[in-house]
Amino acid sequence: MAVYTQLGPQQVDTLLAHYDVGKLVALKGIAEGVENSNFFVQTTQSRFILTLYENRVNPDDLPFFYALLKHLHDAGCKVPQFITDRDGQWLQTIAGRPACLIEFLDGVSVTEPTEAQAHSTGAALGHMHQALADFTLSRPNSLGVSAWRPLASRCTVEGLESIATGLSARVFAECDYLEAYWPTDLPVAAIHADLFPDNVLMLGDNVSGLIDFYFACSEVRAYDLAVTHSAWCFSNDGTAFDAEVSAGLLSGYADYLPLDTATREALPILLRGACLRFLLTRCYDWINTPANALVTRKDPLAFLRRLDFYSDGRHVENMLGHYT
Ligand SMILES: Nc1ncnc2c1ncn2[C@@H]1O[C@H](COP(=O)(O)OP(=O)(O)O)[C@@H](O)[C@H]1O
Ligand SMILES: N[C@@H](CCOP(=O)(O)O)C(=O)O
Repeated sequence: MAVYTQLGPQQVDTLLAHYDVGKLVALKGIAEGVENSNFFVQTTQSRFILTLYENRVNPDDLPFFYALLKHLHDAGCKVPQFITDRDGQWLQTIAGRPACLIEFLDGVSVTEPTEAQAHSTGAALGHMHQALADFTLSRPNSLGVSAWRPLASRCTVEGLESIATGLSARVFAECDYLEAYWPTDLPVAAIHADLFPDNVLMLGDNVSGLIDFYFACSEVRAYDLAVTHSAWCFSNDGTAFDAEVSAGLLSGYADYLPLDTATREALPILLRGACLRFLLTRCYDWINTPANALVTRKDPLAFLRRLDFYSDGRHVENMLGHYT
């Protein structure tokens, strides 16, 4: 569930009075998501998402997210717009929280993507990366390679071992490896950094929206492809790799940005990095979220299994064979 702050219609009416968007007709908390409180808002004119930023989003980062989405929208990417009120303000306060009214995009997120849907997602990612080539704002990645060892330490050896025997040694060995080989010569740009299937809206085989940019940051651009690949190309538990979905995703991306030699050479490391990032954040949440909390904890081992897969160089070679 992701409604941490409750809102009544009166509060939303008062907020909407600042906008030219009509009167409130329906208000509903949205169960999906983990970071913020999200509400579906229907007015006499249109539909919106009302997001209240909870503790995991730093309000100081909101201007970066606003500018990023505006830049992408202006470049023709399918991303939601922050709505401005009559005074040109897009950031409000409601129930003591920073809040934004956001364009509602049609579509549903898929749980078992097809090759065609993966192709459309790869293309949307490539289009986004192309559009961000001239985006000048930056935001450090607080979950980048230098953050993984401290995060592993915060999980503690006992915590990691409580999830799986031997996990602690594996995680620290992976930190050693990735710190030594992380690429430093690839283009760095603004990236989404969390393009899981639940953050892509689809209508049929086509992407209708990319949402949830709250991990967006400046990073090695191809790392975004690695994150998306790791999220899309396996069964949810990470036991089964889907070669067709992988081929679809990579070819959609390559329609916009070529998988050049430097990118292909770095991908095995970037893919392992993506797995370690989600393995660690899930471990941290697993250890620190009470089992009876309202938020559902995600399985860390689903990303250890993906890490095992990518650590076998032959798998990545096969995946990229077509592009060499
Ligand atoms: N602009 C949007 N248009 C349509 N639905 C949206 C939009 N933004 C969010 N949602 C819905 O709200 C859910 C949670 O949003 P998300 O940004 O992923 O939350 P969180 O940041 O808490 O993870 C999404 O899964 C989607 O169903
Ligand atoms: N995608 C991450 C968790 C972040 O959740 P989101 O709802 O903000 O996308 C994971 O699967 O570990």
